[in-house]
Order: sequence, then structure tokens, then C-alpha cells
Amino acid sequence: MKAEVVADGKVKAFDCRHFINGQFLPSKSGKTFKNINPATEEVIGIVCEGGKEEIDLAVAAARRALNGPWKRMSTDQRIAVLRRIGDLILERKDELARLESLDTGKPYSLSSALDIPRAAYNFHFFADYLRSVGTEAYQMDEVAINYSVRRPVGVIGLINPWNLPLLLLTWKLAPCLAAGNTAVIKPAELTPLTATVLAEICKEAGVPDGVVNVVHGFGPDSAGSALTEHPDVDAITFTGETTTGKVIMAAAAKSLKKLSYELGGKNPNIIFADANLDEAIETTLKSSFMNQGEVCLCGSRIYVERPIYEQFLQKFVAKTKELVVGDPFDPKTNVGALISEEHYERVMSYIESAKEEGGQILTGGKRPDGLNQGYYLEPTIIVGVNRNCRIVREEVFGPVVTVMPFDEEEEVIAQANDTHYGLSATVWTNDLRRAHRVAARIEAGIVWVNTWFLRDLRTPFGGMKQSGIGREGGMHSFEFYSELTNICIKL
Ligand SMILES: NC(=O)c1ccc[n+]([C@@H]2O[C@H](COP(=O)([O-])OP(=O)(O)OC[C@H]3O[C@@H](n4cnc5c(N)ncnc54)[C@H](O)[C@@H]3O)[C@@H](O)[C@H]2O)c1
Ligand SMILES: O=C/C=C/C=C(\O)C(=O)O
Repeated sequence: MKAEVVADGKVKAFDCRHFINGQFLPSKSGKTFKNINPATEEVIGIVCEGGKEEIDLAVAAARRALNGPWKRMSTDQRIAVLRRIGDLILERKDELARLESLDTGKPYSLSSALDIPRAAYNFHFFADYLRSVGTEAYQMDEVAINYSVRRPVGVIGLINPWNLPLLLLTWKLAPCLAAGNTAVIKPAELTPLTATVLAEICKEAGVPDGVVNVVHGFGPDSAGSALTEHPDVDAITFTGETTTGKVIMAAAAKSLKKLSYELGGKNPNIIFADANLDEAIETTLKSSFMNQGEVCLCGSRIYVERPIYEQFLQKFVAKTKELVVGDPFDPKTNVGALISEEHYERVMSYIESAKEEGGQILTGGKRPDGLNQGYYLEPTIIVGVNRNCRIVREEVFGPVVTVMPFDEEEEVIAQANDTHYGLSATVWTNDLRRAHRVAARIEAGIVWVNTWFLRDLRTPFGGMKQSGIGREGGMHSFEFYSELTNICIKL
């Protein structure tokens, strides 16, 4: 089922069906929902809404496939399939980038530079990594030898968000398959397109029927909740809001599923007076507004040491005003449309609450002039707020940042840690000792120093506190997607 993408970026109606046991099929109930392009508010396709029936079919297919040809494949054969998936993603890069931008409203320049190449790389990385994955062995003098053997966990439920749809789906699916598991994928209801094409790519790459399944639908009382409640699903890997994570944990508890969680964030961006200011501002524009600020890693709380506070604000506001907001398919566009009307209203409500709490808007805070169609919002910088304000405590997940001055290192670390989140942070300083000292004291899973979103996929990726459970990346992914048996042999 190919996406009929024509030259001007518009797509013919792209209807998304479920992919179960190697076949595309509609819901037994006949239920469907509309897929909206957030940049134009047009319907671009009809999506089948799956529920318990489709999840039951998909889980049964995944269970059967665990003990079929997939299990009998050699490591080299599995590596070849993973590499082929990565190659096919690259072959269809332009089509996938257009679909990702149509679904999300993000600039095509971002989809084609980040989302799709990184999706392919996720598969190439784990194909290479699989070759070097080992286990462990211990010699107990001349008494015994202990060694571990690794096996797949089994049938895995993959539940994905809408902000980086293919990047984050492949970040889960690649190691899931590399470790020999089978998958039931529930894409975000707002972004069904690239997950549907990925199913096609998996089939073409030689993934046996039933190993990869895709069921579209919503969360509560739909495919999502059915997947988390299904007794024959061994583990759930979830990326999404912290509040959703709590609901899923309760559902998964009934059958004690293994859980991997990548949740929300409210990440501090700390800029000391000795930082390279131009570098800090150039990167802070990205860490504030890339993907319309709809990135879990965005540094939405900016803390600037007082001696450079005014200078920073003057330069940061001027650069932010230069950002182009508009049509995702215009090469000049830096900031596209927010994902949905509901999310647009939610982000606007945070801006209103900031104003009620005494915040001043230095730039942005409203729909751009002339863009009356589509969920567009100007990049927004707010000052005059404090650690007790909603805009400073809650994840907004939009192109909105707060900027606050600080005087002492102790003070800014305390403010940075004053949140129930703990996903990522950014520190700008040229003082080597301070960089190490401050980074080690911030309660976050990932700390970038003098950079942002620079990724080595071997590293542990994930959050602490209410930003996640577990880590993804390199061996950390394999620890989640496999089970170890320790075997002790008496000598
Ligand atoms: N930590 C990370 O790596 C990371 C990455 C991307 C996004 N996020 C977070 O994700 C959020 C934005 O994504 P979102 O709005 O899609 O999140 P969301 O929680 O609303 O939805 C995520 C997925 O969960 C499904 N879902 C919702 N309720 C469910 C239920 N009861 N049972 C089963 N499935 C259910 C949705 O259909 C969707 O597929 C933000 O909070 C962002 O910080 C975190
Ligand atoms: O919006 C969140 C972005 C997550 C990015 C990753 O999971 C990654 O880079 O591996």
C-alpha cells in the first residue's frame, strides 16, 4: 500500500489500514477516523480504528511468529533483514519525509534532515550492534562455571507518540526485532502515515508474517488500552505523557508486564556568564523551538546568569523574531504547525496563564498574521515568571520558553531540580570544572554541555523521576528486549 505522494507535497487520500500477520486489513467493526493535516486543517485520509478484536488478532499472530521462521533465523540473517529495513527507509526517504510533515505539521526540511535519516540509522545501528552483543560468564575457582544465555522477551507492545513518529517508532522496533522479539505497534492516532509505510517496508525487507503488526486507534477504550491489558503481551514500551504512563502502568500491572517508559520533561537550559553567548543563542533557538517545541528534550526553562541576562534577552528575542513560521513545505520555514487544534488551544492556555501570573511576553504569544488556516503559533519568549508559575512547572510541549536570571550556582541547580520531571538538561559554560560539577548535580537522565540533542546511540537515553523508567540505547535496549538465564555448571 503505497502513499500516493504527488510532486507538490500533497498526498492523495492515504487510507491507513491495520497490518496484521503480513496483511493490510480494515477493522472488523468498520470503525474509522479522519486524519487531519495540521498545516491546512484538511482531511488527508481515513484511518481504520482498531480495538480489542484487532489487538487479539495481532497478538495471536505475534505469538505464533515467535516460534516460526523468525526464531530459526541466524543472527546474520536477522542482521541482514534489519539492515535492509534501514536501506528501504532511505530509498523512500522523500516520500516518508513528506508524509511525516503532512501528518505532524513539522517543516519538511526537518523531516528530511532528522526524522527519516535517523529512523534508518536506528535500524543500521542496531543491526551492527547485534553482532557484538554478548552475555556474561564467571569462574567460581574450580568449583563451578556460571554463564548466561540471552533470549527474546516475547511479544512486545510498542506505543508511540506523535511528535517524532518514525524516529521514535524505529528507536523501539529496531532493538525489539534485533533481540528476536515480535511486535504489536500502536502508532499515535494523530500520526498514522509513516508507521503504515514502515509495515510495508518490513514485509519487503523479509520480516516474516506476524513478526511486525500495526494496529491503529486511540488510547483509552481503543487499541491502546486493549494492548496494555492483553494477557499474552509480555512487555510494553511506551513513549508519551507522564499522565498516560500512570494509566498504562495500572493496566499492565494485572499481567505484570515488563515496562520501558520514556515520558515527559520540563528541561532546564542553564547559561553561565562565561558561555560563548553566540553559540549558546544559536543552539538555544533549536532547543527552544525545533519541531515547534514539540520535543521532549526541549529546554523550555532558560536560566541566564545575571551579568549577561539583558544581553542574552536582547539577542535571543531578535533571533527568535527572524524565525519563519508557516507552510511546512516551504524551504524557508523554520517553525511549522502544532499537531492539532486541541494541542494548539492547550499551548495557548499556558500562555494565558503565564500572563495572569505576571509574565510578560517579549515576542510571540499569538497566531502569526496572515496564517488563518492551520495550527500556527509564533515562537514565544516569556519573562517575569517564577518557579511557582504553571508555565515554569508544567510541560507545555510547544514553541514557548521562559527566561529567568540567576546569581549563584547553588541557586540555579536548586531551581533546575525543582520539578517532578528529570529527563534532560543543557549547561553552557567554558569553566571545565563547573561543567562537570553542575552536570553531575542536575537530576536528569541526559545532560548536554555546550550542545543539545547531540546523540550517540550507544549511550543510556531516558529520564528519572517522573520522566521515565529504564533507558533506551545500545546495551540498555538489549537489557529491556531480552531475558537472561544464568546457568551454573558444577565442575
Ligand atoms: N521521553 C521521551 O523520549 C519522549 C519522547 C517523545 C515524547 N515524549 C512525551 O510524549 C508526550 C507527547 O506525546 P503524546 O501527546 O502522543 O503522548 P500521549 O501520552 O498522549 O500518547 C502517546 C501514545 O499513547 C497512547 N495512549 C494514550 N492513552 C493510552 C492508554 N490509556 N492506553 C494505551 N495507550 C494510550 C496514544 O494513543 C499514543 O499512541 C509529551 O509529554 C512528551 O514529553 C517523551
Ligand atoms: O521528543 C523526544 C525525543 C526523543 C529522542 C530520542 O528518543 C532519541 O534521540 O533517541
